[in-house]
Amino acid sequence: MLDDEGKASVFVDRDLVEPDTIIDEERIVGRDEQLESVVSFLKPTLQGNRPPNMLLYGPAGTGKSLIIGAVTQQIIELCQSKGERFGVVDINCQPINTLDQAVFELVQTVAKDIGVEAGVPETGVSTKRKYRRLYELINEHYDSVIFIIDEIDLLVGRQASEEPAYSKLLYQLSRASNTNEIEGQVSVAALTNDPKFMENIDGRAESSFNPRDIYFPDYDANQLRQILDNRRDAFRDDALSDDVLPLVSAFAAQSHGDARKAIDLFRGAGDLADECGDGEVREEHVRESQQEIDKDRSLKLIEGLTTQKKISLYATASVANFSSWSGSSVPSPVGFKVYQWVTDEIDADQMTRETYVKYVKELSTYGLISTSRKGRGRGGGMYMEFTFTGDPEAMMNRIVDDTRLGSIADQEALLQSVVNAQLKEFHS
Ligand SMILES: Nc1ncnc2c1ncn2[C@@H]1O[C@H](COP(=O)(O)OP(=O)(O)OP(=O)(O)O)[C@@H](O)[C@H]1O
Repeated sequence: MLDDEGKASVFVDRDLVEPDTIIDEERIVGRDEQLESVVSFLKPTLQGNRPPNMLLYGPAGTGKSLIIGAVTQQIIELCQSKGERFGVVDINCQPINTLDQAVFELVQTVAKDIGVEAGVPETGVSTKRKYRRLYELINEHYDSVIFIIDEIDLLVGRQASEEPAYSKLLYQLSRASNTNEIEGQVSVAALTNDPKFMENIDGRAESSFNPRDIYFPDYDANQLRQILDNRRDAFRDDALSDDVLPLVSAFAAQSHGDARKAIDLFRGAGDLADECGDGEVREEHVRESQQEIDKDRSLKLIEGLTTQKKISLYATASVANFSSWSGSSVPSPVGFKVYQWVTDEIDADQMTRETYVKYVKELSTYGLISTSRKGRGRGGGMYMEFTFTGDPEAMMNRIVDDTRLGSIADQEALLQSVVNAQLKEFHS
């Protein structure tokens, strides 16, 4: 196996360590009980009966998608051999905000599976019409269907006061066969990390969804090691040095038994070995890859912050990034002045200095920065000093990607001079 430049890759089957690949049953570790439950719940489909709805819950990376995916795949094949059409309609709610978008996503997923046009536009028509199109496609092309709604708890909808969007969706889908909107058998499987998910469901949705629960616990270090061991044939026979597998499982066990993290790290270490043209995966590749993953995680956290927190972080990071003073620590009075300048420039609300400091201090709980209290000398009072643990420029770039701070990024030279003027004033 050669890469783009003709060098030998450490991988022979990289797909095996891709997170979304549905692996064969013999590679699945420690999930016998869950497999058995899902199989027994879905068996009625094969006899033309209605299977129950299901709630698969447990921490991230514990095999929920894998198990439901593996079983439904088998059912598709068994149905095909009998000339029946079993539809698996699988969506992930993470990027979806509203009920309307979720229904559109379901339409698109079905249309893609059967190879036709969605037949409704994304905007400009009612959610009801999208439901109608969904049912129409399903009735035309499938004899029975399962909806798999991953990360269901994230489908909250826009208005906090209303019934959550996930509750409405579960209500509609789980009663679609009772109301004859879908002619064949329908089952809904909701996947969530939240053990209290059912507590927030509306009463009528709860009674029509009424799921059978399947719990997915964390993996221990041995299971993680076995999961990786079962995929070592993703790599060339001689491409893994002995310490790699134990080290990857040890790192993953520290991340609360998440198999996805273990597999990501395994693949990441291999990619790094390939990038370096090393021909073998070694301990240093694992360690470096783990550092990259940690860095990515903190950047992801930033995406979830409110606009005001992003502006506070952006102003603070710009001081650390553009400072021509020795060290890159940020005195809070300077950070606040720059924050005021930025809010003026983009015409955003301006918080008080206390709120600004509170927001930035909060970021230390995510490990993005560290804080310490400093004195300004006799009679000068106290202030906070912020120090970044990661690269402040990478944080700035991540923030401008998705907020209106973009216009500030075009004025980098000006921002730089504001930062240094404020630092000069502070230090004088
Ligand atoms: N028991 C297992 N044996 C082998 N591989 C596993 C096992 N459990 C999970 N994996 C692998 O770990 C990765 C994550 O698993 P999966 O997506 O099923 O987790 P999940 O519980 O659905 O997570 P999330 O809640 O984050 O969606 C996948 O690549 C999957 O193949």
